[in-house]
Amino acid sequence: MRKKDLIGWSYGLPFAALLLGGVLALLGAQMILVKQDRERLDEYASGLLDRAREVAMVSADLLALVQHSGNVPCSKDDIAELRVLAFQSRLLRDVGRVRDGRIICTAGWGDLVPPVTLPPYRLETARGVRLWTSVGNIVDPRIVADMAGQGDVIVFTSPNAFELFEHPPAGIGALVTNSDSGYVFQRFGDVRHLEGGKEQYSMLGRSQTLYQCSPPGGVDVCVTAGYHEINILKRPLPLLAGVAGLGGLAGVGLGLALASWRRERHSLAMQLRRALLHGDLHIHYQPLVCLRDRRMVGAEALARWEDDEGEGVSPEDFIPMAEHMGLMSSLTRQIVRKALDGVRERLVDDSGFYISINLTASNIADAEFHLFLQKELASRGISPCRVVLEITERSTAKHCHLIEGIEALRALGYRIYVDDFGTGYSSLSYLADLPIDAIKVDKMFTRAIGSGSATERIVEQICAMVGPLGIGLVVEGIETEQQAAYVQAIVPEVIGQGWLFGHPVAADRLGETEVTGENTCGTSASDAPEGRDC
Ligand SMILES: Nc1nc2c(ncn2[C@@H]2O[C@@H]3COP(=O)(O)O[C@H]4[C@@H](O)[C@H](n5cnc6c(=O)[nH]c(N)nc65)O[C@@H]4COP(=O)(O)O[C@H]3[C@H]2O)c(=O)[nH]1
Repeated sequence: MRKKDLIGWSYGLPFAALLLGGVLALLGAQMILVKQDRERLDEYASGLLDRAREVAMVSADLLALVQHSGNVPCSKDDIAELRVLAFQSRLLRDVGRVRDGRIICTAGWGDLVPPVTLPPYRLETARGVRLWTSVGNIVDPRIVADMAGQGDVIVFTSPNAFELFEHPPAGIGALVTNSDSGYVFQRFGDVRHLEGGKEQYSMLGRSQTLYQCSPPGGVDVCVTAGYHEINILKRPLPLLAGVAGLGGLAGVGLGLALASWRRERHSLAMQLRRALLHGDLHIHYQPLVCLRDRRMVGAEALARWEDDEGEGVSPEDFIPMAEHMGLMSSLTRQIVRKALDGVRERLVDDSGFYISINLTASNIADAEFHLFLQKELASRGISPCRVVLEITERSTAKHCHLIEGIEALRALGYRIYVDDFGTGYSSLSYLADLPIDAIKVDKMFTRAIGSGSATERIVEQICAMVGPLGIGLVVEGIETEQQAAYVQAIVPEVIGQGWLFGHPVAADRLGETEVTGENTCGTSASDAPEGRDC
């Protein structure tokens, strides 16, 4: 991701998050509101259904009881019995006797003279119970009654039976019906929006309907109850502002956290960590050429890495970064494995071709790393004599700690070269102390060849020094024939590395730069230190 895009993200995201947070908070509040109202609706409807079932069951029981009482209808004993039963009932107000479609007596009114003519019933249930709803002018014009009759008995529902449900919570309406014909026994609140028997629910929905029936086999009652206006936007403005504001703030917080997470995720350091984890580093190989016969005697393994955008990052940048992040051990191990794999075939043939791998001072001093190297080489059948380990002069500043490591590695057959020679401050002193096999002259000196400068004279001195010290010489950064001829004139068996012989390339392109012939240079696999088994 480009820097500009990241900045866009960093600033744009919190603003978007502010808006989104506000909207989401309102949506969340609407969902909470719907859920709360749904719970309230459920509670109301369940209570109402229980009460309707109770009324129906009590009525059915009383109708059966009176029919089988054995009393002579409206006799003194019968009316006394009816009074006791009516008195004991919480949900029924009166019970009476019917003959020829007329009420002839009730517990409350005694003998009715003349008898009260019943209007046609509204519904007859499967069990033969006849039902009347809201019948006016029964005995007295002020009375409106719900009644149920069976045989010659009739019961009057108490006007208080549904008292608790007469004033439902604001917005709720309910119908008590039977299940098949939708016959309405009772109505509560505003029922205009209720379509009998249709359940309707959604998390954000503005109207909700709930439909519940009594279990099959018993009395047949159902309740349809619903809300028709659940809308957060109709709540008081300060509440809305508070909810949206809090949501917006939470959104901004989240947005900032996300932006910083993205920045972090896209930072080069994070990308490098991920690349190491996924094994995304790869190797390019640069030919090491014997200047005398221009034969490629080996190659230096150079780490390559492309960031998330596919742009190559220089090892001069990511190697110090990995060092700083404490990742060098895992980076070097990954490089070693890949470097060996890439040119394994050349390393096991009998050409003497060697691979030169860059290490850190801590790798050299680490006995576990030595074991790792041994294991990796053994598993590929590669001899340590075919591996050169380069340490930079800068890292050799702590050379007192390195001597042991270098000696151990050399004893195993590896050759140790000092890289970037001449760029550090202690070059000459450690040259005497460290048991190394060769030095690699840094390209800044090579560049000075032909300039007649003081630096050019230093190159001459460095080249002249290796003979008496008995160590090999590799010269980096050779770009011209003039530079090649200059160093070869001083050290005939010098090894050269540079664009003149080939750029660093992938393993499969390394052969393109190869020059065949006898190796007539000193620093080759066959030139291992004395006493070593190569
Ligand atoms: N101008 C010029 N440059 C040339 C020429 N020939 C080669 N070079 C460049 O010089 C560098 C030589 O590698 P180095 O001295 O080991 O210097 C290396 C080495 O110190 C470090 N490095 C690279 N790979 C690794 C690795 O796997 N591990 C460690 N620890 N360091 C590595 O990064 C440094 C830079 O590597 P690169 O960017 O690949 O740069 C390479 C190479 O591409 C030339 O003719 N002219």
